[in-house]
Amino acid sequence: MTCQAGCGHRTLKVGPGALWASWMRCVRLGQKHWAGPPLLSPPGFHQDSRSLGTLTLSASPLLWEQFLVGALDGEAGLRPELRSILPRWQRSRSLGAPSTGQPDEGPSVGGLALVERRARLEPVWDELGGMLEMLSAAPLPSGRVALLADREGVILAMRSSGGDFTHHADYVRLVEGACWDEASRGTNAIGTALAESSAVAVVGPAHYAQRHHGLVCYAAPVHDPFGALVAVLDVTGPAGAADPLVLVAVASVAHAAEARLREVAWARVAAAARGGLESRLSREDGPVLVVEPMGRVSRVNAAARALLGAQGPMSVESALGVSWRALTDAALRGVALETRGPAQGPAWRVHSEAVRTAEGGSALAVLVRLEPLGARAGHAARLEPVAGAESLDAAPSAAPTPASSSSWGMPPRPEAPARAAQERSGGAPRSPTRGPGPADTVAPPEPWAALKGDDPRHRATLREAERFAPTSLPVLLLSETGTGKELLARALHAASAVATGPFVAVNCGALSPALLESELFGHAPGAFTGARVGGAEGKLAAADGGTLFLDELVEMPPALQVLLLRVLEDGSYSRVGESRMRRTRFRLVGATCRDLDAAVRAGTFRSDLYFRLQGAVLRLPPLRERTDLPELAQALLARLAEEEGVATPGLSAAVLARLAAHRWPGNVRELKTVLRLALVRAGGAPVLEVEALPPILGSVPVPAVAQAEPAPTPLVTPPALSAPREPGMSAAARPLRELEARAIQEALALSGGNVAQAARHLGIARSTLYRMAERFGITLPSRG
Ligand SMILES: Nc1ncnc2c1ncn2[C@@H]1O[C@H](COP(=O)(O)OP(=O)(O)OP(=O)(O)O)[C@@H](O)[C@H]1O
Repeated sequence: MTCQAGCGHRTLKVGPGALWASWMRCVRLGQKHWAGPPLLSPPGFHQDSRSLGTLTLSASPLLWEQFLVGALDGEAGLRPELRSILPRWQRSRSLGAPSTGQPDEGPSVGGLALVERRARLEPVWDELGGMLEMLSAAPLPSGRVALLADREGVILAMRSSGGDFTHHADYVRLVEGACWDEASRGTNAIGTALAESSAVAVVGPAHYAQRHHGLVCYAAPVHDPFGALVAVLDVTGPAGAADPLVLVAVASVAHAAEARLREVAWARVAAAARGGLESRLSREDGPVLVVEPMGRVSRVNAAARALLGAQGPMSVESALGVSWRALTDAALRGVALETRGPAQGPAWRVHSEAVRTAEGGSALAVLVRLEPLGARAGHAARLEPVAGAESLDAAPSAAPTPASSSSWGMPPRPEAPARAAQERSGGAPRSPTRGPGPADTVAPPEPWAALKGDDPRHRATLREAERFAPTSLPVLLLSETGTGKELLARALHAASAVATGPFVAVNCGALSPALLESELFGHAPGAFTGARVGGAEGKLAAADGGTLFLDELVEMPPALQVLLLRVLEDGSYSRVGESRMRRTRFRLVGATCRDLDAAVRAGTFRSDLYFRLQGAVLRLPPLRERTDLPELAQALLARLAEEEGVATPGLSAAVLARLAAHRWPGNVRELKTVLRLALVRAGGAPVLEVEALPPILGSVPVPAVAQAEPAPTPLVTPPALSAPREPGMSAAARPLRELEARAIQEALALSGGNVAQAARHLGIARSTLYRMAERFGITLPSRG
């Protein structure tokens, strides 16, 4: 790795200590900051070379004493040494900070609250931790500590380089959970960096509290891509070892952390990006450019060529006067830019959008649409050639070059899982150069295609899911039963970075607490009566390297919730009847059709687990609220007919009216069951008529009120499937239950008592079949 700041310094070691030493050497040689990976310039985003804008606060003990007795009040404008420090001390005093400092001063956060605060930084926690390691690797005999505090000044993590200073840090409460905002501690690097949103060093007696006069602290804020301050990185050591260059180092690490946050945010945008560039270019009426890293205009459509007079290689900066960084920023934030071009030419509104350069590919580009502003819109801008850039008309960049993909640094996740899913489903891989056509705009990319329907809310949820799929964030699916949660969980898995790993589903509501614990965590040989002789690994182990889908999560007993939380925290768990800790790492997708918020309020679901799971919350609409019932029914019918090996019948208008009038408490699952029965009853007729529908839909006249009735509150288990068969049960629900019970019995009869086959035939999970059979009082062969 080379310091790109120009000193020619070179190092091959990349451990935290080596990085620190190399960096400090570069800084000492007079360079403003390190520009080599991994500290700055994350893939796709070059750090600009602006100064790091730091502030160093220092003062003598005498000055501090004078301030304390009020001798400095009113003097700030007169004495230069007071200009920096006095306003900060005055601010601390107005905030009521104690000037002496006590060992137990200030609020302290512990336990779950600390876990929750850390979870807010989840997407970059690992990176920030790595940066802390590096910051703490100081070659000082006395040592120093590196800290990560959140936006309220609470220390979330601490790393020590060892040495005596660790004890001192403990003494002044530089410990996890302690709050170091200015109101609690007065002027200090963490609190002041937060208050002023800039990098600060506070040396010795410049600290407002006397207890901290033996410290030198360097802190720099970390902002998210939208400018919000999310964390502060800090290095603190003994005042005698003050070194101004450490502040430059800390500020630079904070910049690297910000870049990482941008990368994470960009990855989400990228996950949602579509390919189909050729068709996009030809479909757009207005001028469109494709800009690849680091600003190379790789393609233009006819309108852009005519308008801009584009003939050869060019950069977006020279063509539009917009930098690559500004363009990617705008794409990330979904905002439009306005520009007059490089030479105050015509005004344009520049819309930018992340796209893939090849369908299903991981290399990204920005699609730029130009909207003319003002009267001179037709005027052509001049495009300057760019040295070393490829010709616009050279080989198309549909297949990304290694250089372009690595320069963006996006892991090749989106394409690999999609291809894997395609292979699993037996589909042919898509051609990267597939021509334009309606499929480019409407067909959802694999593996989302299994989720049928064109309802806007349904599609919006899938789009959201697509964005989250490549991340490692947990996902929570909150929707009514039968809406497709498991299907969605499988799609998330197939589009994830762990798609080649296992997908393991566990229904937490289908097992007793004891069985669920052993099912999830596994058990040691002879752990309990009935335990397997050789023990069992459990689903957590089975899901290692893949996705664990916990259905009906809300049914998990509180004791298991605690254990699950721990697994999610650090991947460690132990089998039932065993003390040895094991490790597993999986992506969690949880689901429930019950009101999880209510369960948290009622105290049956732990709020810390709830918070930990809230990476992404996705809601699939209930069928009665979907606007695409006819298309969905036809798509499901086609799939069922294919399974049965018969031609797909059409749906008569009368049938569609019946379907529209039904309230569908069992959602898509119920619709599937109804269509499956109707298909059999129709006996091969080319069009399904109402006679083929089961009684609940076919023989009951459409009630006039059915359509006007307001939709019931979502996220409650529909009574038809969940409530016991009490006398008070609605009349409409009974026949459905009977219908389902009959369907189960028929499927079992057809499969000769084979539960797995019967479940497949019904299109439900085996565990669901067990659950439903139990509810209906149907005896099944033992689970064996
Ligand atoms: N959008 C959809 N397109 C095609 N089939 C669907 C869709 N949504 C659900 N299904 C089908 O409906 C049935 C139920 O789906 P799934 O098991 O995923 O629902 P669920 O919400 O997980 O149900 P539960 O909460 O009862 O476990 C399955 O047969 C599934 O294939």
